[in-house]
Amino acid sequence: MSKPVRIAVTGAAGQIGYALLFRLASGEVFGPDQPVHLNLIELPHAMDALGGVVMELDDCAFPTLEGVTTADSDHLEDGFRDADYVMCVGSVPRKQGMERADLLKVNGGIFGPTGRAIDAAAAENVKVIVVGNPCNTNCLIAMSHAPRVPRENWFAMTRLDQNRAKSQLAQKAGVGVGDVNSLAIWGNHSPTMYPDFDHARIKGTPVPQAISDHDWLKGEFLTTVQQRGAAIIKARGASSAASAANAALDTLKDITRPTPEGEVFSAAICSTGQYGIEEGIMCSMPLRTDGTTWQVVEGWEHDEFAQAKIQASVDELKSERDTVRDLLG
Ligand SMILES: NC(=O)C1=CN([C@@H]2O[C@H](COP(=O)(O)OP(=O)(O)OC[C@H]3O[C@@H](n4cnc5c(N)ncnc54)[C@H](O)[C@@H]3O)[C@@H](O)[C@H]2O)C=CC1
Ligand SMILES: O=C([O-])CC(=O)C(=O)O
Repeated sequence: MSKPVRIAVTGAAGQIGYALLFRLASGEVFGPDQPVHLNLIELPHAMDALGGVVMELDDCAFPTLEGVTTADSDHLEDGFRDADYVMCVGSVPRKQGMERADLLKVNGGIFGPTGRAIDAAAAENVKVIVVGNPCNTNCLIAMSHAPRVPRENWFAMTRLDQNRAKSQLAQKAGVGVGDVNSLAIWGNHSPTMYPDFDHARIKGTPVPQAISDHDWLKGEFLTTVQQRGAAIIKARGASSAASAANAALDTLKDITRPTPEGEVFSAAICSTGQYGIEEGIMCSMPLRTDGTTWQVVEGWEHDEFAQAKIQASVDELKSERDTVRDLLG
């Protein structure tokens, strides 16, 4: 057996954590021959609950789970020690009537200490996926406190939005979700995000040709995807957890496996000015990887409608960044 891959998860006893850890431990992401070690981090008062989750992990007897380490958030460096991957889930979810940006004041403060501890203790080539909202700007805060960790190693999760958009397009076109490819999310994980239907394909055909109802594409489709998180909170009384955990696992797979031909994946990455997007903000874009190094897919052209939507989301990211200036390292 090879050396275990070490994955740290914050907020491990929460809703998303409970839907995430068992699949991570099962070998789903790194395969049946790759042992994994989980470093689980929680607030001090949630450590008993986390103990229960660890008992359940034991009781699954996963052959791929080499071990579990726990740490409370007063000992973050112990939690992130030698982690190859960090999944930052720990933070407060919004309630009905709130926007994700309303969480900046509540959650933003978590991510400075998180970044510093990752910088101090994680493995040399650690990759970090931020899930806790507002995830783009939380990721920016953590990254700014971790100068040792290359900027290319930071991702904020927009894969759930990609999955939601694919599913809506598949249902509208009456095809399987696997027939929809190349669907990218641009911008912020917020109601301004832009699911790029122009460059998506259904069975190889550009979506605007495969779906003739362009009013739906520019209207109901966009708002359904942009407001899906709020719709789930309204219906469930709690924010999406199983689908969020699924998307977090998809993101780990996206960044560690070569992207299939004709496909892209979405995550917010630190802009270096691609598509004229301001350098230094965490902006979702279409990505491809060989499993080691990722690139932004270049050369997509946007009409005025798409350009305005993307710009609005970029402007929102800039304004979130300005709001948290005093939290940046
Ligand atoms: N990016 C995305 O697509 C999505 C993001 N989210 C976000 O994920 C976050 C977590 O959601 P849930 O698991 O449903 O919430 P939850 O409240 O069920 O669990 C969060 C857990 O984090 C822990 N926690 C809080 N502060 C912490 C800290 N400083 N260190 C370690 N642990 C800490 C809490 O004790 C709790 O157990 C929320 O911010 C939510 O808005 C949720 C769905 C999708
Ligand atoms: O909407 C929320 O607050 C949770 C979330 O990010 C999502 O479901 O996309």
